[in-house]
Amino acid sequence: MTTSVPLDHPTVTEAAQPLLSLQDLVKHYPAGKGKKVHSVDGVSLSVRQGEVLGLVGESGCGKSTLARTILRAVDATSGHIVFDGEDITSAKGKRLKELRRSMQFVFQDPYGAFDPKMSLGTSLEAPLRHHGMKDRAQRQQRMLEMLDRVGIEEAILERRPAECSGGQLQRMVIARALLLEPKFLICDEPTSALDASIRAQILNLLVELKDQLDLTLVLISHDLRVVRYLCDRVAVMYLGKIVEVAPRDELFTNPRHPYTRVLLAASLAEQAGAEANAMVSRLRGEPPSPIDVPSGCRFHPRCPIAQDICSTVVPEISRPGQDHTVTCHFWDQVPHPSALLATSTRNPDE
Ligand SMILES: Nc1ncnc2c1ncn2[C@@H]1O[C@H](COP(=O)(O)OP(=O)(O)OP(=O)(O)O)[C@@H](O)[C@H]1O
Repeated sequence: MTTSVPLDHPTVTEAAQPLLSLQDLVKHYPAGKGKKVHSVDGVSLSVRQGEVLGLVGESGCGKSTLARTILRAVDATSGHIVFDGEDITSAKGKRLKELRRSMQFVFQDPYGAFDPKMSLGTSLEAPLRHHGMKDRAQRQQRMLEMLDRVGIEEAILERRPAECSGGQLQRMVIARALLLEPKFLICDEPTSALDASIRAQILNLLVELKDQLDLTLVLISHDLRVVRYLCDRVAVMYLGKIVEVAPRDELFTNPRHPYTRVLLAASLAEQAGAEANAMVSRLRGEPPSPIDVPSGCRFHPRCPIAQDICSTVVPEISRPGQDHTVTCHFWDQVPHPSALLATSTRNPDE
């Protein structure tokens, strides 16, 4: 049975306490001529203490902007960010600096993460200096502890980024993020720039560190296999909005939003070397511009099951299952991802 609830994707009622709560968070950028880019457009979502929350969606749907807004790298246009019980939306000065210890970012591109002219030791030491660790021996000790945790030899501190592999650099990025003992980490495509052979090592390292250090993680990824492997819950984003949130297994076995289903079907097709049918192929077109967002449900121009109401009425939140929320008028009528695959299998040599 569908139960409409007043707020977007309220997950706070479930088991663990939220470490982070977003309430109707908006980030718009000016786009000239009085228009704006609706990069993040009313996101309400919680991240629970100790969980790994996956954030998925096509390129340009607002995942990185959401991350940057949460971490206060950019100011929110409106809405609220509540971290560890405190509204940090407008935190400034000393308080903001303190917050930056607790919330860290692991970047997508380890090759661009460090100053190419500096030794990695100097780069790694910088945040400790910046946050007032005056004693050199203490800084050295903290750096060595972190290198040990990420499985890197001390000698790397003398090297410059160009002398290291992508995997080593990504371990250093993780070490730097953890130096200040954060509670919360956002990892934005942490393995997409790496060779396939070392991706699993980095992902396993993140899981180990999360358990050892009692971290809470948001993992942004295009790769649904990575999300399935690592995450406790998954939030699906489309054109600035969260359209579905569910526990990992529920999302992968019983997705309800047509967008989630088509994303999963496309991923299944890729893995199986199978042809996707017309519905999936339709999604392969570009998403609409976040400047001129479609009326009603934003997904309706690309949705395989859209009806008239979808272009005029914004869908409310429905709860198809415990801890599972979705914004779709017809969430109970969407074909399952496996039904979206054609039966023929592509010749891999084609
Ligand atoms: N500083 C900015 N000024 C104007 N528009 C921006 C700015 N940053 C992001 N955008 C726009 O906001 C939208 C969302 O971008 P964002 O990078 O958050 O998406 P994404 O889902 O992280 O994409 P990707 O997976 O490719 O990193 C895009 O249309 C992007 O062009």
